[in-house]
Amino acid sequence: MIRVIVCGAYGKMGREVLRAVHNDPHLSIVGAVDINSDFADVGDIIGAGKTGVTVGNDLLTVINETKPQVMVDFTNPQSVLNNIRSAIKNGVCPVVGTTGLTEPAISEIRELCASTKVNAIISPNFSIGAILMMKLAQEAAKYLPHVEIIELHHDQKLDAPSGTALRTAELIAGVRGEMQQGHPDEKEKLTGARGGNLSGIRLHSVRLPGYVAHQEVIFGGLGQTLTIRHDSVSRESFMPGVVLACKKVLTVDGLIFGLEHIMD
Ligand SMILES: NC(=O)C1=CN([C@@H]2O[C@H](COP(=O)(O)OP(=O)(O)OC[C@H]3O[C@@H](n4cnc5c(N)ncnc54)[C@H](OP(=O)(O)O)[C@@H]3O)[C@@H](O)[C@H]2O)C=CC1
Ligand SMILES: O=C(O)C1=N[C@H](C(=O)O)C[C@H](O)C1
Repeated sequence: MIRVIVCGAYGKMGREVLRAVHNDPHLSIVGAVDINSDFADVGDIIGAGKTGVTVGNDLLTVINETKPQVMVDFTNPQSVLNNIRSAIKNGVCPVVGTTGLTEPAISEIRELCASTKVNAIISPNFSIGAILMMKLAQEAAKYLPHVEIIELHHDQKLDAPSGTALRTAELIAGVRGEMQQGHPDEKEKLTGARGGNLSGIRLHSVRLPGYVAHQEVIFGGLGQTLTIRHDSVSRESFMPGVVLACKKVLTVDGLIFGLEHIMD
């Protein structure tokens, strides 16, 4: 059994991860952390009866008391880097879905993993369909370099654009390079109307109740468009990826960025 703690346990993803880890025969929930902890029993949160594992409010205390091998983090961009540092420095392998980590932060984590020999897996998206969407988009961009991204999420999401949209744009830019799209003299009559700009790729963020996590990658060519769309209609979509990462993180080499690298 791999000993797992969940950081952000009361969150939308944290609750789902508690359930998925609890239900997996090879993983064991030994601890949980949330900033607003009321020290509830994890079993009460997921409707599984008493487990004897409670939600603490301090990561280092939970690590010291529960001796985990893996920390799953679904918190927020402000907290995630410190959580990762605390885990690695205490020999605990992070599995991270929280978005918003900057390039310098990722470099720091890579170096920390190398110097401590503690592994980590970070993925902006843990659903297989989103990983395929990104792979297919990279392929399509070789032939149809004009592309824009529309991501649609629930209205409680803190970051825009989504980590998935940013990653998709970076992967496409890696294939087709920097490129000016649209009319060179176009003018925004309303600030933001053309969306964010990454290497010339426009990213548009929709936030509405009713959505979970969705993305369209739209390619335009002569007399045609191609749309690659992925829909997470439930947060269960991320769980096979998270569970896989919890099992693989102990034996990968250093920091792995992207679920695609452990999916074979
Ligand atoms: N990689 C992937 O596949 C996916 C990634 N995500 C990402 O995961 C993150 C979380 O998403 P979601 O679950 O919807 O967000 P939520 O806001 O629902 O959950 C985050 C939880 O973490 C708590 N929290 C905040 N700071 C800390 C801290 N320092 N220690 C412990 N707990 C803390 C929050 O408390 P409080 O509310 O009081 O701040 C909240 O309970 C986001 O960055 C999102 O983009 C989401 C889905 C899939
Ligand atoms: O906040 C979310 O919900 C999600 N966040 C991740 C992101 O920013 O890409 C993954 C998924 O889109 C759901």
